[in-house]
Amino acid sequence: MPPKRKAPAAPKGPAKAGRASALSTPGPATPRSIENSEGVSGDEEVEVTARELEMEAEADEFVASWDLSNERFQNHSQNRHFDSASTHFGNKGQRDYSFLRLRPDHNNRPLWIDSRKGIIILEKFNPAAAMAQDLLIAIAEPKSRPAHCHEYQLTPHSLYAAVSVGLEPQDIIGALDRFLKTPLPGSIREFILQCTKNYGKVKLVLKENKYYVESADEQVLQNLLKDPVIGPLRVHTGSNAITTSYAPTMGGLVIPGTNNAVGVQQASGLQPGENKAVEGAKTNEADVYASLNAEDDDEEKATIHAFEIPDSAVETVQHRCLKLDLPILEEYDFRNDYVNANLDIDLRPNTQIRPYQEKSLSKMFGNGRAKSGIIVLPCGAGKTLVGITAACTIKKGVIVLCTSSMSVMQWRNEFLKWSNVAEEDVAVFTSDSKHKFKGNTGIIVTTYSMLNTTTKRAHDTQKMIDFLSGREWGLMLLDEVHVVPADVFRKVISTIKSHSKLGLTATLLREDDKISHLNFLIGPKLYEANWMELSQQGHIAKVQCAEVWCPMPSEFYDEYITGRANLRRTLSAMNPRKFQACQYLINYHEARGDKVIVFSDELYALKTYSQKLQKYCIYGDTGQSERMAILSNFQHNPTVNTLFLSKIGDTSLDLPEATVLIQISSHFGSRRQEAQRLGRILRAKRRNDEGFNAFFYSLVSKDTQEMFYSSKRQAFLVDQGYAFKVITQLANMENTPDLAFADPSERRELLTKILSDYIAAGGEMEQDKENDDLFGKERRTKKKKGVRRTAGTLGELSGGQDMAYVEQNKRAGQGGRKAKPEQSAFFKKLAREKERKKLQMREALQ
Ligand SMILES: Nc1ncnc2c1ncn2[C@@H]1O[C@H](COP(=O)(O)OP(=O)(O)OP(=O)(O)O)[C@@H](O)[C@H]1O
Repeated sequence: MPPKRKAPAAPKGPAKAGRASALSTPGPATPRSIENSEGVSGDEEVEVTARELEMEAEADEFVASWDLSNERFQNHSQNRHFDSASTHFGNKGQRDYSFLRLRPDHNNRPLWIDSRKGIIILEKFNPAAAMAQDLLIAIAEPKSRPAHCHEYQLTPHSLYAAVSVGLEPQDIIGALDRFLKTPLPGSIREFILQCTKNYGKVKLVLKENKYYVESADEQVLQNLLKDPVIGPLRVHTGSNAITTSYAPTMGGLVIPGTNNAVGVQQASGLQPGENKAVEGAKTNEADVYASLNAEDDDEEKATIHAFEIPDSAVETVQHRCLKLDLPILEEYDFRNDYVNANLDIDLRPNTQIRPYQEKSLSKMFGNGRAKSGIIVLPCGAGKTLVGITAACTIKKGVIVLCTSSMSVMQWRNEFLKWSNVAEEDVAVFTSDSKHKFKGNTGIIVTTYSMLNTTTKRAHDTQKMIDFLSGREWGLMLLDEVHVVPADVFRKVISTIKSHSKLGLTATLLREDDKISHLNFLIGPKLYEANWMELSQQGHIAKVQCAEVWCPMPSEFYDEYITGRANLRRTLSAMNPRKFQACQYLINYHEARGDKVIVFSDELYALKTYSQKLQKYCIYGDTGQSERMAILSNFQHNPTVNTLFLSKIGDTSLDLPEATVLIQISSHFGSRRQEAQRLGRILRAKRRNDEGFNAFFYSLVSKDTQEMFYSSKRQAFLVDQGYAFKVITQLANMENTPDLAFADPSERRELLTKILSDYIAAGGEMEQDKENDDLFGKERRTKKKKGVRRTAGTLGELSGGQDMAYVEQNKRAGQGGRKAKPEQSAFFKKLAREKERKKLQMREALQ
């Protein structure tokens, strides 16, 4: 039975006072994830299997990383009491949480905690939920945020991020304890203290172009100075004192586009008149609010101790501090940087940034300095403006790194649109354009690949890179930060010297294990917005998601069962019932006045569908001017309402007219691709129209691998609170006029054509060579036949292969073409074998 996704049912109300027995706590009182992650069978488990395996692994890691586990389990077993129900929860009662005592006023408190895994469940319907949510976003990783219950996890990284935005361990413990329905378990308290003990203790600050290692704790610095590596690196400035060599500038900073000094509202999330929770919890919440916001004041009063280190020693000190378990946080005191030229840039007077954009920036500038880190906002929520506002706050040289030449142009245009920066101060560095800005400082927008070329560079490219690496930048903006491999970052970061780094992304997820690298290479996650909240507030569109099951006619299914993987993919996409569903949905939505984008990774299907339905289509080989013309028609011509797109439109495509998305073929189980494709309709212009909904249909051939991948792909969006409805039958589809492949003979004809095209293509249907750079330089216009071999990983199969990897593979392929090695006897034999099989198939068909 294929997985079926839906949002959890509405809670039946909080548990009664007393023991938190799993039996006595219906709905949210029995956290779904806790039960499931431990193997409770049934429908629920089937629904979230992939997610749960992931959580299980994380939980194991969490427990494994914990050296207090023995004590924890001892406490647990001492306090545990078994009753007749305990045995129902298996594993010697380890799933029985009844040993946690509920507080008498637990109804007023919105949080449950799993003392063994650090998983926190938030009751979204609780009056105090908004306050608790702000705390959780600051201290824990959001795992799943459907409508009624949210799931977070405490991890060392999330606690690191909490400390980096100024929270003290005792603030975290105190606030968490106040929101919990049960007293804070000792194990969690220990874990928080353990993880936060050293984070944020040491900072690296650049002031008046000198690097200082800074700490509020004198003893920590004294210990560092005794270290055989760091000690000798200290720059002696006459006296040996390490007490305040300067007064840090705090507070009073106003982020452009807002009326507030940063930090004033940063952790509150409170809107005027918003319900401040139930009576009983009021005082406590006020304290929490105060403690979350008190960071600026506290820091202002603290005495800062610092010693200077030379520029050349920065990396050594960073590395050594990490080894000493004292990760060093990077902060840029830009208001006291008198060495680097100021950039004349401000937001245009009519620009008003949105509350969540302000909130994310207040995390970055919370203490009047720029902290490096990552901001996560949904697709279409305005990450570009967040980056631009950060640049307008720092007002120093900015370097922006994007994933494609299209994004480069978009970033430049957005800088000019939202800010008053002079046109000549924003330069672009791509393979086509290598301009510098005119003045002392400015903005350079470029791509990761421009800075990461390993082959010999052209003279002007090398000159430009020398220019970029020869100066200090105030801010490095890293767009789509999740797609870039760690080694590319290392290369970029070591080439370009920048005082602060801001990573921007919508989907901080990778199917490989590299996501944690970003924390150390860029900085902690500073803020992550909630997709559902933004859509309820009208900042992004509300979307109805549906998975449409399309049965395969038996003759297609016979071929599917016996066919090889490539043929199966093509047959799944070319399933005539899927074609009919697509035709029906296009007709239906065009008649409603919608504009429809149809996505297909399978190029053969893309071309066949668009030709048969007589719609425009854009893929890698479509010429630049043709692309622009088609897109312009789609936007402005009322007769062009549907556009077929290959994966090149996954990102970088800003078409606010599009309101419906149909996906006929996709990249295996890539959660990122699913979210990015959804992002194309989240920015729908009509999103604030009364009762407006955008539609996202994923057409899936029934009983094929597409069904497995489909549920995997949806996992991220389901965690953001999207519900995928399964449609097994489209009402009245048979009545569609001119429904394609309605006749069995037409379907047989289609199958014969697919099979013969497949054989003619040597068992390898043509793939779109270009990735998601819709407007990039025209590349590979020649049709390339044959198999392209690249190193494969498990991550690729599960969607982990990203654009940056593909670019690398492409280069590897190009390198191979230059010096084509002579074919060995083995490959000659393989080719002969292949030829023989082809002939056999042809004969079988005749
Ligand atoms: N504060 C704001 N006021 C008005 N419009 C805004 C604001 N912030 C963003 N927008 C608009 O929202 C749209 C989406 O912004 P943007 O392209 O930066 O999104 P994004 O988060 O980068 O999306 P993606 O991840 O899909 O690239 C743009 O048209 C932008 O002009």
